[in-house]
Amino acid sequence: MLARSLLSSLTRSTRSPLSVLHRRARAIRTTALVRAPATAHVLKPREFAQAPAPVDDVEDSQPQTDRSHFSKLRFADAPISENSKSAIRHEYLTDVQEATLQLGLNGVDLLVQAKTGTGKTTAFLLPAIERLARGPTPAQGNISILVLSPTRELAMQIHKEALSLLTNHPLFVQTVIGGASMGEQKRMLAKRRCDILVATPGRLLDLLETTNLSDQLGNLQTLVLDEADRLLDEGFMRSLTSMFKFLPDRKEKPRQCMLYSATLSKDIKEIAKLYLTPDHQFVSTLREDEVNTHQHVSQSSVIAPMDDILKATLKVLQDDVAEHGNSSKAMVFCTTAKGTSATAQLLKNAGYGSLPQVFEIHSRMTQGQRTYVANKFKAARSAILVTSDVTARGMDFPGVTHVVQVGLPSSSEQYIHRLGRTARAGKAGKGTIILTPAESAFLRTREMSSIPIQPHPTIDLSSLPEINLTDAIDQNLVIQAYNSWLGFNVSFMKLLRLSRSEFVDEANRYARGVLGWANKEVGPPVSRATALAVGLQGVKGLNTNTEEFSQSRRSNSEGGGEFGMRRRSFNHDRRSGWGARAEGGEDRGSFRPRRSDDGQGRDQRREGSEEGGAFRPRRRDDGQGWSQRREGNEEGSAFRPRRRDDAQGWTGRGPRREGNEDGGSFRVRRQNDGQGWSGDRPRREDGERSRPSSGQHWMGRGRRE
Ligand SMILES: Nc1ncnc2c1ncn2[C@@H]1O[C@H](COP(=O)(O)OP(=O)(O)OP(=O)(O)O)[C@@H](O)[C@H]1O
Repeated sequence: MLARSLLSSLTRSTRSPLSVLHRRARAIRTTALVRAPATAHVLKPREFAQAPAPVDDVEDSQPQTDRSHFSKLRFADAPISENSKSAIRHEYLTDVQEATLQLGLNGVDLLVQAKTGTGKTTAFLLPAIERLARGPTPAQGNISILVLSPTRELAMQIHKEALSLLTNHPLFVQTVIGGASMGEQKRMLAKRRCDILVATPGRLLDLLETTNLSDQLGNLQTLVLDEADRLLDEGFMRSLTSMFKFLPDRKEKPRQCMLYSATLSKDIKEIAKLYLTPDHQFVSTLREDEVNTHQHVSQSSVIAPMDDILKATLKVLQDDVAEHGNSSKAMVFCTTAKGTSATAQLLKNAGYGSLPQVFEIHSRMTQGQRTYVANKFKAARSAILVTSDVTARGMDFPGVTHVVQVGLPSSSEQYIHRLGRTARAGKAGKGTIILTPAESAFLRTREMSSIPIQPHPTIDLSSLPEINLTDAIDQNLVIQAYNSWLGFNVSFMKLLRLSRSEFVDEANRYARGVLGWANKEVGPPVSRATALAVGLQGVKGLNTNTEEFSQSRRSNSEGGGEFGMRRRSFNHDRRSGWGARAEGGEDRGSFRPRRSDDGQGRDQRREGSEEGGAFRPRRRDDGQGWSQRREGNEEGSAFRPRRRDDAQGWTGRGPRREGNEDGGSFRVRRQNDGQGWSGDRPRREDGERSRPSSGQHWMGRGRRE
């Protein structure tokens, strides 16, 4: 509290931004960093010779250290068929598997919350398969189980798990996801048996609209929403709503609906009720007072000045290698696709010889590249995956020893899901979040304050050579990553307690200190449209040199090579979709600020953003906390959460409805605490209220596909 009020008083002060930042840095407990003497040698960029290659097909060799999420029930004793038993390679059910098995077998609707990595996939697949297997085998052409996943990689992983559970059943699974050939998917659905369909929402809707898939779903028995809170969030709401129109009416053809996630906020639970029968069961394996992260995962925070962020990241990764040797396997989460690509390039150079092989994955890569990298990392005994949020949820990479989060996660939920990539199925793991002093405000938000994150012990940077950033990274990528950083972080300006000029200073420190932008006079260029979109036009220190910016985009689109520098054409954009444009760049003139890169391309784009300016960032409207503040436009009334006004979907705009279909009684729960819709736009430097920067006013200009 003291730090908070100190920060707010500092922000209100009229001192120069620099002195405010320095004072603020002192007021916040930063991680002690021991630096190298001035004579440290300079690491020259060089051809990147790969560190030890990953070992393919390595089983997860980490021992289980925590059995608190396992039940005492053996699969051998569970009320399931021999066909299923003989396919399962685990001995005991996890607690969520035990808690939901009988209910699932009874066909009850379920809303389930259980911690990350506790076996939710088997928990929903097994009863669904068993129920199906107990009846007469459906005629070919009927899809009995539909599983929706927010991401393509997760859909493929669920497919694999289903395949394994079906080993001894005469049932088949198919998967339809964006980024893969729709023609091939149509052919396979028409030709081959498909009892379980795993799908991402956008592609499913495409197929429903263009084929007779809805007929195949006419006898749907079970519908599962994995990562339900993500699927029920506004980004997916539109395609989910449209998709439901293709499914048979539940009153005529009853079906079971199961919603699973590790994180279910109060609001999401309310929304979820609209998809569930009134007698549905809510199952949570979390005790009421329990923190939603694993107790056996040590979590720490490194608070370091921007200039040291990269070095601190490098050192944390090196320490993991020192601790785990050739079993060290880390994931480094960054916020935007371009930022991910830049960080990967920098770590490859700076970590040369001291880190295992560095992979990168984000939405700017083709699906083929993403799948290749995901498989490589899965199979690797020791490697580093620098990743955007495309892998934050659900992905089960065996043996991850350390999750490192660099910069702000988009929400406390996202922090939990990212951290959940380690310490799965009772294994050990570690999490470190690396933030600047300004960003450390995230840790003091209400949602985060209950999560046991300890200050990281002193980090000794003295063994690190100076990193010659400028030569280590393509300068066009720096420009793109800088623009993405602005787009993503602008929504956090208020939380960070930064004025607009302080924010631009911070962005320029990121450009120079983290990305190695060489020009000391001006920061990397942004276009005027971007500056306007993020509400930073005319702010001192922002380089709105349109020509310079366009040049960088041209060079970028001509570049090939690295995954992160994919050549972009209109067709590419169509395929890569929203996710590919989500980082705050200006592709096709439709800048979209403030989305972390969990974009799955078309899947998300069609639901959220470009259809007549309908995209509205998610926001809870009671103005209480981090997750509410992060998504909204903080500058006045530019958006309204879309409300749901029937059992099926969201329409129109307006305050979020609290209840369900019981007579349309809307309750506006917001508090006018200065976070929200009723004004309180940040003042411009000249004292005028700024224009809404992320509202429909420019949102609507995006191309509709
Ligand atoms: N009963 C079990 N015993 C041991 N391991 C299990 C069991 N059930 C599942 N697992 C393994 O646990 C790991 C995590 O499972 P899964 O991916 O289903 O977790 P999850 O709860 O869905 O995680 P997330 O919340 O991240 O999506 C997988 O490697 C899976 O094979």
